[in-house]
Amino acid sequence: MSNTDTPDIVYTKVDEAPELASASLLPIIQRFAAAAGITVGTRDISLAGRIIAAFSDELAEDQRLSDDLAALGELVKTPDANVIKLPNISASEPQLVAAVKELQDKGFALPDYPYEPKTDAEKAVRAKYDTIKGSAVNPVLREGNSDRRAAAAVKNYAQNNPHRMGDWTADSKTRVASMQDGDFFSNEVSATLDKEATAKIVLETADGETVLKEGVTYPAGTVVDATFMSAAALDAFLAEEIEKTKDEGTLFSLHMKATMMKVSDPIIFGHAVKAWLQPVFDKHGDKMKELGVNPNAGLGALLERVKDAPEIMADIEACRAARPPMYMVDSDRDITNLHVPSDVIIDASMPALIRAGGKGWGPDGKEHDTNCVIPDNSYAPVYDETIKFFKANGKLNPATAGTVQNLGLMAQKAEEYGSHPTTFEIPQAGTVKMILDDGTVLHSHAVQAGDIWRSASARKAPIEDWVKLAIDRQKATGYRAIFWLDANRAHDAQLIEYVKPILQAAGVEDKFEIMAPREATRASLETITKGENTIAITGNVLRDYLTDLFPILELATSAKMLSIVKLMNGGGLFETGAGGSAPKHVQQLHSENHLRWDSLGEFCALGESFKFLADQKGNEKARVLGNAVEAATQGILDHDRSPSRKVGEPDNRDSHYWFARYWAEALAAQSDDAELAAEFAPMAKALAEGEAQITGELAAAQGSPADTGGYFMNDDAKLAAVMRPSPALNAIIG
Ligand SMILES: NC(=O)C1=CN([C@@H]2O[C@H](COP(=O)(O)OP(=O)(O)OC[C@H]3O[C@@H](n4cnc5c(N)ncnc54)[C@H](OP(=O)(O)O)[C@@H]3O)[C@@H](O)[C@H]2O)C=CC1
Ligand SMILES: O=C(O)CCC(=O)C(=O)O
Ligand SMILES: [Mg+2]
Repeated sequence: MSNTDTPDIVYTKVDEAPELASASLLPIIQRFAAAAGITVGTRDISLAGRIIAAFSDELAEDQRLSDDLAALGELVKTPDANVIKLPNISASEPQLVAAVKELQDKGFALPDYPYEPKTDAEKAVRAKYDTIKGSAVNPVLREGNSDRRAAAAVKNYAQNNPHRMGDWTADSKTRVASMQDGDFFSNEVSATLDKEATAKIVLETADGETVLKEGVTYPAGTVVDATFMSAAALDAFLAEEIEKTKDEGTLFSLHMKATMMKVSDPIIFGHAVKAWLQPVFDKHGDKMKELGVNPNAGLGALLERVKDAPEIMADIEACRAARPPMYMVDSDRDITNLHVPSDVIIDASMPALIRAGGKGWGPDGKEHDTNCVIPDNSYAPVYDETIKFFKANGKLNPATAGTVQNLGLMAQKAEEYGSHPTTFEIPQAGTVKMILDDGTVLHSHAVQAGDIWRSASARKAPIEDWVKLAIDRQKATGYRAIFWLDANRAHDAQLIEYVKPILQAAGVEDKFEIMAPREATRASLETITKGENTIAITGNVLRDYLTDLFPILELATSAKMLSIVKLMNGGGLFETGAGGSAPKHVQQLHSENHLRWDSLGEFCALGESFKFLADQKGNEKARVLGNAVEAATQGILDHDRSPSRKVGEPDNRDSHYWFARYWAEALAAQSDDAELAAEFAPMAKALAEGEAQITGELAAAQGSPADTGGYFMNDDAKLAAVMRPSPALNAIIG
């Protein structure tokens, strides 16, 4: 569609499983919305779409795409924004390279990804690709703070239908390991700027001064942090943990966020790959470099580079044999934790392991206790404390557990997740200084070559907005409300200076507690174990971690979360679920035509989006549609219409049929809008009468491989054929 007229509701075009699901769900949404004169249009923020948009100038006319992400970035700063945001790929280097390859094979004349750019032209190409890499979408769209919680119906369903949880025993050898010194946590310094400032970041060495970055501007009141991770301390820590894992007889695993922490964490990941194969790097380092090995890209890419060097391969085998067993991503295919930096992402991986009773999958295809290595100690205590809690108290009971809601400081690239332009791998020993335009040296650190230095910041307006949201939410619920802030951590101490006066001015200090992450974890687990509820008011990283951790324990998955971003300029951004884009689900669809993606997150977001439209534009028909979406979502839960995991059982497409049917039935039954009732009564009838035929046609589609015409870029017609296989349903929806 044309990008000049903004639809009433923007539904994002994304990647992988949620994009497959959209091929079935979006036509239903558009059909229902049209009945109320509401337009629902797409904007392409997929990895493939973003690559094509970035290189459009160099592509054939009919291949070009507009920069939808940039347009959405503008839209979310306006009161008109009403965006349903599905999860998209935050690409690691191997994923980006794979997407470029697929597009090249499809005839797009894209430049190869330059691993080691030398010429200016290569550097320019690399710079473009770097802007697409990692978490490049969410920070642009998140012009507001985050409010994530389970809708009451979803929580009730989970309590009435508790999922299976792995048993925790007191003698479990599973534990969390993190650095006790030399990490980001221990080196952090922080200050709040009393006036607007522009900063430069320089590295002073024996050879003179290098400017790492200049022209970084901050409004008055910004909290500016600086910290670094010592490469030497990291290497010593990793080597020691590999040895300890072997002694303890557990699996070695590394958990970080190479996608969102797109500059720092791939480097840390590379250190782990090197530590794992240290004897091989010691012996063959030069030859491996010659072969183009880049440890940051993972063991998978490394093996690809050295596969024709038998002496290196033999030494890798010998090294592996001497190492403890590794936690596996896919033991059948020999994909280890260290193969691809984006395969193990801490927010999803740690909760899954904890839900399983502290077990990870080993190379033998069996579950084992695991050493969970989380190098930086800023947030690792959350997982450490959770594990200790379950060892002492046994697993959580989802039938009786209360809930942990989250309010996260996220707007305007707050905190670590916005730190990429000011993160550097230090080339040479010296002093990094952050110098303001009036000459003040705000922060200074002595560093060694290889250290990872970064500065993160949080602006005043988002901080104030976050505290106000917390006050509103606490008032609305009466729940125990905890700011997860550590008075002994530099950054958190600055935030506490903001939080306390705002609470005081509102006369609500007695309604809030402030606790360091470890203590807050314990308090929250104690609260929900008693069946009571609590609000976790956190910074951006804990927002991300906790909105997977608690839902995965309470509801089995974070896919069912309601995830609202109240944009600071008045618009609404409705994220679907809190989890990822589920690459495993795509594999399953491609191999056996079964899609187990659960669209409950989309249903929840859709209801909110319609209701927001009603409030925003006084559109009462939108309210009727929104209320009916809620009834339909309830229907899906009450009648267990969510997708099953196994081929041959109802899948994502069946759940969409039921969603359409319950939605139409709710519209037909309501009396707020007679026109809508009259319009949807015949559809409700047709959907009910067609049940046997429709579910039969959907079932018949499953069981053999499905071709959607691509992975990163599907063929629209093929995708529609796969995802809309019921002629009877299509005839009703149109
Ligand atoms: N908001 C965003 O844009 C986000 C994007 N991502 C991106 O997603 C990709 C993969 O991330 P990763 O963290 O590994 O997570 P995954 O997408 O692999 O999700 C982890 C697991 O959670 C379950 N799951 C998540 N969502 C659903 C759903 N709607 N229905 C059913 N099950 C669900 C699946 O479990 P099972 O397989 O057992 O069914 C899945 O394997 C990365 O590119 C990452 O950057 C990640 C988080 C958020
Ligand atoms: O942007 C991303 O890469 C992932 C976002 C995420 O995990 C979250 O917000 O929960
Ligand atoms: Mg997350």
